[in-house]
Amino acid sequence: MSQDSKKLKRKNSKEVELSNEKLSKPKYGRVPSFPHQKIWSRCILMIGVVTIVWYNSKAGKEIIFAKQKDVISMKNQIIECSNDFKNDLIKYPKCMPDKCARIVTDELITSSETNVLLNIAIDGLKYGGSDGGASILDLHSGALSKGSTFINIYSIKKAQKLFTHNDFSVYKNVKNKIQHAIAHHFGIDVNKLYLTKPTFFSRINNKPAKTTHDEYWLPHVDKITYEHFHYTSLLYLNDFDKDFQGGRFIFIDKHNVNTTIEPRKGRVSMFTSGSENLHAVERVTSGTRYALTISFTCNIEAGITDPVLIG
Ligand SMILES: O=C(O)CCC(=O)C(=O)O
Ligand SMILES: [Fe+2]
Repeated sequence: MSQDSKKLKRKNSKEVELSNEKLSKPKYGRVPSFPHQKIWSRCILMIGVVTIVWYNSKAGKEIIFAKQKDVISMKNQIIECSNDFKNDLIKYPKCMPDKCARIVTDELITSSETNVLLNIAIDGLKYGGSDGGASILDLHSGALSKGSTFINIYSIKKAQKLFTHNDFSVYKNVKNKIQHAIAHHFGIDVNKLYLTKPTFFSRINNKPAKTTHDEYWLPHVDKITYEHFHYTSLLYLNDFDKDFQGGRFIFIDKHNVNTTIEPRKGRVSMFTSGSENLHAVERVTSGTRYALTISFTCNIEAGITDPVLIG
C-alpha cells in the first residue's frame, strides 16, 4: 500500500469515529434528568400496587367487628348512607344522622338489667314456641310465636301473672338508655325518635325452618322488612360460643365484605336501618340464642307506647 493511500484510510476512519461520536451525543447537549419526576412516578406506581393489593385483600373477607370475648366500650364503623335512607329521612330533618354507622357497646346496659330481660324472654317464650327455629315475644302487642302462627300471651290466664312491674320498668329504662345512645351517637334530637313496632324478644335454636318467619339467616334490610324502622338496636341476652354456636350477626357489604358482631350478654348494637346495613344472622347450630330487637322510627305516626302490665 502506498503512503498516500495509508493516510487516506486513517483520515477516513477518523471521520467515521467523529460522526459516530456526534450521533451518540444529543443534538442539544445532555438531556436533563429530573430526580423529582422519578420519585413521583415511583410513588404513583407504589400507590397503585398497594391499592390493588388492599382491594384484593378486602374482597370476600370477614372483619370481626366485635368479638364475644372482648369488652367494647364504644366502637363505631361509619358507612355511607344509602339513597333510600337519605331520601326517606328528608321528611324528618331533625332525625337525619350526621353519618350512617354501626355502633357496638358493652357498657350501656348493666348485667342485672340484662338478666331481668333474659328471664322475661325465657319465661314468656315457654308459653309458645314456633315449630321452626325462630320464636318471638312482643310485649307491646302480646304476640307470641306458637306452632306456625302467633297467639296473644296476655290471653293466657297463667301468663298474666308472669311479669312484674319491675320487669316492665327495666324494659322501659333499657329502651330509654338505647334511645338516648342512638340520639347522641347519630347526632339527632332524642325527642324526634319514637319507639316503633315490631320491638320483640327472639329465641333461636337449630330446629329446621317451618315458615318464612324462621328464616332469620336470609339477608335483609330492616327498613324494607319492617316498614317504619329508621334506627335498629339489638341487645344480646346471652353469649355466642357459650350458650349457643352459630348465630353471629353479619353486615354484608359490597365486594362480599362481611362485618361480624358476635353476640355477648349485655352487648348493644345500633345501626341505621336503610340498605347501607344489609344483614343476616348466621344459622344457630346448637344451643339457644336470646336477643331483644328494639326499633325506632322518625315518623311520629308509627310510634308505639311502652308496654303496660295487664291485671
Ligand atoms: O337477632 C339479631 O341479631 C338480628 C335480628 C334481625 O336482624 C332482625 O330482627 O331484624
Ligand atoms: Fe334485621
